Amino acid sequence: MIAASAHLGLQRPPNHHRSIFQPRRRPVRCGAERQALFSRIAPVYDSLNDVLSLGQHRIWKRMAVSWSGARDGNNVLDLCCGSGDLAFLLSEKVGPNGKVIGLDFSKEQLSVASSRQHSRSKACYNNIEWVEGNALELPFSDCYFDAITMGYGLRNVINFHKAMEEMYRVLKPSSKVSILDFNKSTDTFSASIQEWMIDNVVVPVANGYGLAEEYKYLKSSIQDFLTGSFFSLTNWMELEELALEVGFANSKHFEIGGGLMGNLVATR
Ligand SMILES: C/C(=C\Cc1cc(O)c2ccccc2c1O)CCC[C@H](C)CCC[C@H](C)CCCC(C)C
Ligand SMILES: C[S@@+](CC[C@H](N)C(=O)[O-])C[C@H]1O[C@@H](n2cnc3c(N)ncnc32)[C@H](O)[C@@H]1O
Repeated sequence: MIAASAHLGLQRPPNHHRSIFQPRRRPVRCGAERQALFSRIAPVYDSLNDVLSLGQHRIWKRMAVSWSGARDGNNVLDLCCGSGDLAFLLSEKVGPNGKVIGLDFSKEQLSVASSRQHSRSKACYNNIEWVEGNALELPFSDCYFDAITMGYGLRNVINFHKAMEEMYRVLKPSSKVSILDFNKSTDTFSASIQEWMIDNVVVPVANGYGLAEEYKYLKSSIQDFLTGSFFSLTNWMELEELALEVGFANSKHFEIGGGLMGNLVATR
């Protein structure tokens, strides 16, 4: 593991930057608190994802990797890699002639990723390198990667705009970023199903591991996130628009998993 010290023509109110990029309806955990949260859940994170999603998260992650356009021999980045699910899928896509970097700011998550890498026998996994670093200050030069994935990461960073800018900076022209996350639905029915699941399934299950507070954070983080593409009065900047704002040539948000999840694909 390597440690890194590392326009749209829409009318907006004058102070739009604060309200758009990080709505502040409730106290938001700072970066260090989030880092500690992800380190606490690291030992059970993978098993809980399998149980809570009934294995569906594996399908969503495959879709995200496929949308990234990563190909044989590519040099790719998995941001907020956690225990490495997307990095392992990317590794198979780019093969032994390619290179995968998995970056995360939680040592504990990276340590799970690294032990999973060593316990798997596939030779292609030798092409993965784990980097401890901050998604808001990437330790890579401009135009370095052929593709970027980010699974359940963007919603958890403290500055969505800065994270998108960094992804844009390190991507090569014509390359893609694929960002999988919970879908913040504009449909009140879908949003209430999602909230019901978190309150009545996710949190009670996590409570069995002493992690209720950590998983309650899911609900507030989705409320503070951006919708996919629908423009509403409460969210001036949505995901598709955010990507265009930082310079991506095009962006498209797809709802998946019955609308519970979303995937933003943006091309530089
Ligand atoms: C993939 C899942 C969770 C990832 C995850 C992301 C975060 O940001 C966290 C932050 C803090 C703590 C934990 C996490 C975290 O685990 C699991 C998602 C489970 C869904 C909430 C429930 C899915 C229910 C259904 C069984 C899926 C059915 C799909 C069907 C196609 C409609
Ligand atoms: C919900 S997990 C997702 C892990 C993995 N990508 C997956 O799909 O299973 C979110 C991850 O983002 C990482 N993270 C959050 N903010 C970060 C930041 N600013 N820089 C680097 N990693 C960050 C956390 O440490 C955590 O491992």
